[in-house]
Amino acid sequence: MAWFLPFLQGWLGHPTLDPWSAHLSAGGDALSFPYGPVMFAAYLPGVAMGAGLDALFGVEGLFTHIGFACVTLLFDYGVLRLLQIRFADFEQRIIWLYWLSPITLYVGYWYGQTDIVPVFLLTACLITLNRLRLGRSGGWLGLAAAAKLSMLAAAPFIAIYLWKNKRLRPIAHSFIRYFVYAFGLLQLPWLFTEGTQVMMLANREMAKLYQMRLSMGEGIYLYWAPLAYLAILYAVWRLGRFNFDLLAAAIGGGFMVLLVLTPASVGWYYWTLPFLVIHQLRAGLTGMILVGGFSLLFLLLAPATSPGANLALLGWDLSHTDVTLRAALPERWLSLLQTGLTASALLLCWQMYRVGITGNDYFRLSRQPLLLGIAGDSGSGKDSLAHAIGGLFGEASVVNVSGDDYHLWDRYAPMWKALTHLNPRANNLMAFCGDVLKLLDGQPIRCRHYDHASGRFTAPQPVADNDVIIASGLHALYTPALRQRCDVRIFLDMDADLRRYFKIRRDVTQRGKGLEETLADIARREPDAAQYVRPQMAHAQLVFTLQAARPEDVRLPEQSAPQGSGRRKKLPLKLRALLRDTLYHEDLARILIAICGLYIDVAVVEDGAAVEMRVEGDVESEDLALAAKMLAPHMEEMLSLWPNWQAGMAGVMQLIVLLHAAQALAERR
Ligand SMILES: Nc1ncnc2c1ncn2[C@@H]1O[C@H](COP(=O)(O)OP(=O)(O)O)[C@@H](O)[C@H]1O
Ligand SMILES: O=C(COP(=O)(O)O)[C@H](O)[C@H](O)COP(=O)(O)O
Repeated sequence: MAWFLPFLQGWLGHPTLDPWSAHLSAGGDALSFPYGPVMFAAYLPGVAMGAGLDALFGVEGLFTHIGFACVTLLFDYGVLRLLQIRFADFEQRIIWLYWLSPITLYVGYWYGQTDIVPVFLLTACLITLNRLRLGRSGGWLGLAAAAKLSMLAAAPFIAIYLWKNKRLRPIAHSFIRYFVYAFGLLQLPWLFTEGTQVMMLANREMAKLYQMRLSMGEGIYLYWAPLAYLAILYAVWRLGRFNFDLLAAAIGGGFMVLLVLTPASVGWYYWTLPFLVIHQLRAGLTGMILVGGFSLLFLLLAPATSPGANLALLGWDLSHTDVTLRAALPERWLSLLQTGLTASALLLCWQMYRVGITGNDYFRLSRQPLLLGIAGDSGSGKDSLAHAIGGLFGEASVVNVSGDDYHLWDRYAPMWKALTHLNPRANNLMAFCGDVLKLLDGQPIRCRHYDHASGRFTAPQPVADNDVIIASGLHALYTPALRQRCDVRIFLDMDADLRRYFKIRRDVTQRGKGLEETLADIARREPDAAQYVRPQMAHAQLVFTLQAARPEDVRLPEQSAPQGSGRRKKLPLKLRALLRDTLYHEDLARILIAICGLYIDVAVVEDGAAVEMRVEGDVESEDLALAAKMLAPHMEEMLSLWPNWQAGMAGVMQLIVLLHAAQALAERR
């Protein structure tokens, strides 16, 4: 504070548009205020009011100091509230972890550092980013950088987050636009003035980044802090898609590395505070113990490495305690304290990596896409379910590989007289399996497409891997090599009458087939369905059996198959879901009843190895979206910005698949 007040008071005495250059011209110290216009604007009102009260009451500096401290307290409270809003379940705990943190108290009130202002602005940036307010978030980052340039250290991490997050990439422009507006308008006018160049860009704080170095000979050095920072950035880039928790862990880790590899000013420790709070909320007691040790070592070392407060009120000038303590303490103590502090910071970095990153579902997803396998007979709803799941995750994040594209021949080949499509020998299952596994391993493939409208194949097209891979088809769970890699294995065992109803309606209206031809097709394929398709049911974790709520709706007199013309009547459906290896079925049943208003009957089957859930009733898509938020809140960030929840039993199947995917990700190691 002793540095900053003269700068602000000097401006009050001689207002100017360029306080920094004016300060230097008046012979002021270049270290007085190495901050940007936003920091200046943040503290000026408090100091100005304090100066006015000093003059009014004829005291020297009393209210000015109080005014300065009140601004710190205001922004400090702001950080507290932002953290409490984001982590509403931990409001009380955050008071202890943040507001009563030794680092907060020492840096903000004893040492009088001003970093709380840019830290508040950066925290606001991250919270609004998490709430998908990208424009506001960009503006907050611009303000943070215009308060203290070093906040730009967070910008590359945010840029990677926006780029890697396919659901945010299309709207990232609003973040960039408002960042440029805020930083450009507030910092650029001063960025090239002599004052800014000397006081902000060339100040000794920046030089600290280069103090830890390794000589490469001939006056060339390897700088550890920039090297480690770039290494973390690269590691984050390699993460693939990552969510807010990973972003917070990455930025926190980046800041911690700068602390560890530089003789950091005490103000820099402030930057890590919000991230240390988030880490402690996630890591629990072990995180609190580590952060407690880190804070204690900081508290033991800081008074000997940084000047204390000048408590003019009490006539205590402790601004030289560091000199006194250095002289009193054996030199090795300070180095041992520094070593301990660095060691605790490295341990924290490791724990933040382990808890915040490797323990994160997103991290597991980024190492390997989510693979869903959907098998079932023709017309059982595979494409419909695949499309519905794609609507949840967002088409930009999903790649669908259809078994139909691996038929050996097109519709007009004579071979179909000898084999049906359901016979594995009529399909290139090795290529189907190989291509899916290539995508799973992050390799692109080239794949042709079977056009059911024309009955012909298109030319092969490149297909890239993605966050979610859906392998659907008559034989999706047929090959062990493929089904063993599936995170979720689904079999659609639609009720025969309903399937016949849907298949006739589809093939007649969309595939140009005749009624008789379709009926003959169904009959002809039955032996192969029994031999090659239905046995896959045993390998599925989820078996969905859709049935007509009113069987009479689908008992067609053959001559009156559903026609394509006119409105499709909406068939009331009910669902039987066989759930194997599930941990969520009790919560699911409870929510489907309480939130979705469905009739649920649950029975344990297969000698206790599975649960059969019967679902009846109507449910709106909004209720299913709410149910997903309640049952798998952490999956929300994996979904599209506007997940397309379907109503009815299709939406219930979406929900169950999502829950099983969440369970599968959590079980990944
Ligand atoms: N959950 C569902 N609710 C209503 N209609 C469905 C549902 N699933 C499938 N259908 C209908 O059944 C027909 C066949 O579905 P489709 O997804 O093409 O099956 P597959 O891909 O297994 O051959 C389609 O006309 C589709 O509209
Ligand atoms: O049965 C299937 C699988 O498709 P689905 O599971 O989607 O019914 C064959 O692909 C079609 O019958 C052949 O195509 P087409 O009949 O168009 O020639």
